[in-house]
Amino acid sequence: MTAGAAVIAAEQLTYRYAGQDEPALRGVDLTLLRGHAIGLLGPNGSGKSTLINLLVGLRQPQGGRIRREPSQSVAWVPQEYAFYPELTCMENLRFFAGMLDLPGEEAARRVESAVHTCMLQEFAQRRARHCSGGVRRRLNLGIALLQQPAALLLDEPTAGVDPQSRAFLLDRVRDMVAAGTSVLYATHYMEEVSAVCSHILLLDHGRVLASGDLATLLRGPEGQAPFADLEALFMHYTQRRLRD
Ligand SMILES: Nc1ncnc2c1ncn2[C@@H]1O[C@H](COP(=O)(O)OP(=O)(O)OP(=O)(O)O)[C@@H](O)[C@H]1O
Repeated sequence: MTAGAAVIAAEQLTYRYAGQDEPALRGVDLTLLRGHAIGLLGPNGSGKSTLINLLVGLRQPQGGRIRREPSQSVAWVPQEYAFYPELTCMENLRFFAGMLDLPGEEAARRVESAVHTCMLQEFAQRRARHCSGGVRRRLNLGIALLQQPAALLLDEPTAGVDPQSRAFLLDRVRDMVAAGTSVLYATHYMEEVSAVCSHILLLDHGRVLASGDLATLLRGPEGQAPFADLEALFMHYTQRRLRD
């Protein structure tokens, strides 16, 4: 695949949950290019998780379409912990590597690489349920990395972690972007988007309010002063703070 090609392209996605009057997504477009990192920002309930669920195929769009480059694997780091709490970190990694149907040596190499990248050496033999929030988040990421994905979709990957683990996770995601992995990064934290993402997609009430290159968007609409920061940009488009 050439640089700049779309790993995932979604057009006009719509989705309404059964029993809900309001749609969760109303015509969302998204193009994730190779090596780009898009920060997916929006207030609570704006549709971020629904969008990710559609992109990973957990739910089917009711309108619009999603195109994925078939040769490119897409991994998902869900908001919830996605491992067996009664297994150790190492057992979880070996189990999920085993599911990838790789030759044994390659599976073992990927497990080692995930342990190393997510700094799980010290916790390898500890049951996941006995690990701290930060270590569990690192394990969640490590399991996704076993796929050596071309694209990584992260849903609030730093929720409930200590500051060191948060900084560590951000550094790892930055390394992956630098190495050419495409990233979609849903979060409530503006500073994480500023640290990791070149682009943003701003959602509210299931609609895209702004999307594109972050530096360009920060310059503000023509004829107006630039936004002081991402928070000011967010307030301009949503008329509210991220945590309202
Ligand atoms: N399983 C579900 N059944 C019914 N409605 C749902 C379901 N999941 C989400 N919704 C509704 O769909 C809308 C979008 O929710 P979604 O979880 O995608 O938003 P979000 O931006 O990820 O929110 P948060 O930041 O709180 O995680 C909300 O109004 C939510 O109440």
